[in-house]
Amino acid sequence: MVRVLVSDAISEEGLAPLRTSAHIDIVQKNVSEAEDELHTFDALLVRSATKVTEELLAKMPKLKIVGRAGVGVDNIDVDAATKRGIVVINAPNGNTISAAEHTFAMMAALVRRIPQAHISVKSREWNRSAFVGNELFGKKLGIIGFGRIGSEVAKRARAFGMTVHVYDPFLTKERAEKLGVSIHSLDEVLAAADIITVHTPLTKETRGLLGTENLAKTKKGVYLINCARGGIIDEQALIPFLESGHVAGVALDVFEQEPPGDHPLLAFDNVIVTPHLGASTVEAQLNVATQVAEELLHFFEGQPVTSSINLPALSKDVYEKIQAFYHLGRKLGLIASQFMNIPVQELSVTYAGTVADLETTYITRSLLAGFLRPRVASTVNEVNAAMVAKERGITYGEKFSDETHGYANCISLTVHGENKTFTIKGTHVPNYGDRIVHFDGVTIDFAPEGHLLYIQHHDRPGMIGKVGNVLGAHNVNIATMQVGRQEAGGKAMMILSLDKPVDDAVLQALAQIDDIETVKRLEA
Ligand SMILES: NC(=O)C1=CN([C@@H]2O[C@H](COP(=O)(O)OP(=O)(O)OC[C@H]3O[C@@H](n4cnc5c(N)ncnc54)[C@H](O)[C@@H]3O)[C@@H](O)[C@H]2O)C=CC1
Ligand SMILES: O=C(O)CCC(=O)C(=O)O
Repeated sequence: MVRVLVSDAISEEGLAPLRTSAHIDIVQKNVSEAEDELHTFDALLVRSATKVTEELLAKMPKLKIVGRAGVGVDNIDVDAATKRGIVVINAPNGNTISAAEHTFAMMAALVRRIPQAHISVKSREWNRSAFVGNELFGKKLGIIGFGRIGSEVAKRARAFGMTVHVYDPFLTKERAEKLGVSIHSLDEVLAAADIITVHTPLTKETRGLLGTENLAKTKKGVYLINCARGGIIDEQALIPFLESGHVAGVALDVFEQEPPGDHPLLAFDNVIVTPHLGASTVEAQLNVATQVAEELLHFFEGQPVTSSINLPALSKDVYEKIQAFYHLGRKLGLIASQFMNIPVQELSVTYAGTVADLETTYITRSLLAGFLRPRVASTVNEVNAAMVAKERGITYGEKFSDETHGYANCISLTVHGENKTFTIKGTHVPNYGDRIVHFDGVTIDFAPEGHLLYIQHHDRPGMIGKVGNVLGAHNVNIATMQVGRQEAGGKAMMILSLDKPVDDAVLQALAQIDDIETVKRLEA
C-alpha cells in the first residue's frame, strides 16, 4: 500500500485520480497532526503552507516523491530532497491563467484605486475627486520574467493597448516577436516602464531584484506589482520610494513573510494587497491538484513523470523507448562497480546504434545509480546519482559512436580507476533480453541477471571440468556457463550463472585451481 500525506488544502475533486487506485491510501492532515506517522508515508502532497525542510524529510525515511500542487517550489528544499533521492514534482501550468488574471486585476485596481474607492463608498462617503486614476491604454508595461505567467499577462496587456517591454535573460527573439513584445535590458525596462510587474521564480538572482539601486532607476510615478514571490521586490527598500512619492503605488499578492503581520507597507494608502490569491480560483485549484495527482499515480505505476524539478522531463513515448536501455544501463553500472571494487575517478559511457538517438541522459543516470549502489549506504537512484557521484569525486561523460560491433544497439561503459581501466559492453535484443557482449577485453555473451561468478584463467584444456568439480563438491548448481578468450592459449574467462550466491570458501577453493587468475562474485 502506498501512503500519501496531503498536508495542505488541496482540491478534493483534483485528488480523484489517486482515489481510483486501491493501492493508495490518502491521509489528509497537516504535518504536526501527522507527526507520529510521518515515517510511514511514501508521498507528500503540498501547496505552499507546508515547508518541506531537511528536518521534515529526515522524519520521512520512506518518502519517494513530493508533489507541489502549484508552480513555486521555494517552500521545498529541493537540494535536500535530491540528496535523499526523492523526486520533486509540481503542476507547472495549472494555475497560469488564474495568476495572470489576478495580476491584471491587481494592475487595474492599482491604477484606478478601486480598493481605496471601495472602502470609501462602504464608509458612506461619495468623494469622486479623490479617486482619479490612470488609463492602462498607451502605457508601457515592463515585465520582468517572461515565462508562462509573464507571457499571459503580456497578451492581456496588448489587448488593453499597452506596449510591453520585457526583461528575461532566457527569452529568445523569436518568442518575443511571436508575442508582440520587445526585449530589453533590465535597466532599459526600469527606465521606460510606467508599470512594472515581476514574474520570475524566487532565486538567489531574483531575491531583492527590485531593491534600492534598481528602484532608483525607475521612472518617477511608476506602479509596481508583485504577484510572483515575496522578496523579488525588496519590501524594506520600497518604503522610502513610497514616502517620497517616486513610486505611485504598489500591488502585492505575495510577501517575504506570509502572513505579513503588522508590516509597515500595509500602512500606505497606495499599497494594495491580497493574501496570496493568485492561484485561488476553483479552476486553478482543480487543475493543479489533478495534474499533480495524475503524476503521482504515474510515478507509483512505474510510468515516467513529466513535471519533475529534479529529473529530466520524459514523455511516455520516449520512456517506452528507453525503458529497456534504462534497465541495461543499470546492470552495466552495477556489474562494473563490483568488478572494479577499487576507488574510481571516471566513467565514460558510449552509445552506438539505435540507442544513440534516444534520451540518453536518463540511461546514463540509471547506469550511474547502478554503479553507485554497491558503494553507498544511502538510497541512490536517478534523482540523486549525479549529486552522489560529484560528492565522491567521480566524473562521468557520454559519447556517441557508430561502432555497434554488429549489434543494433550497444552501450559501452569504461571505468577508470587507480592504475586500472575496465570496459563492459551490452546490448538489448527485443523479445530476448539484455546481453553482455564484451567484458574486460574479451568477447562473450551472457545475460546480466542473478548470481554471477566471474573466473579469469589461462586458456588450458580441462578448466571447465575443474571448475565444475569444485562447485559440485560445494553443492552449487550451475544454471548457465559462458566462456570467451582473447586468443588460443591466452587470457580466457568464464561467466557462470548460479542458482544461489557462493560463499568465500567456494571462491577460495576455485582460486586454488592452477591457471585460475581471478575469481569474483557479481550480483546483477
Ligand atoms: N501568486 C500566486 O499565487 C502564484 C505565483 N506564481 C509564481 O509566479 C512566478 C512565475 O511563474 P511561471 O510564469 O509559471 O514560471 P516560469 O518558469 O514559466 O517563468 C519564469 C520566468 O522567469 C525567468 N527568469 C528566471 N530568472 C530570471 C531573472 N533573474 N531575471 C529575469 N527573468 C528571469 C525565466 O526565464 C522564465 O521565463 C513563480 O515565482 C511562481 O511561483 C505562480 C502561480 C501562482
Ligand atoms: O497554492 C497556492 O495557492 C499558491 C500558488 C503559487 O504561489 C504557485 O503556484 O507558485
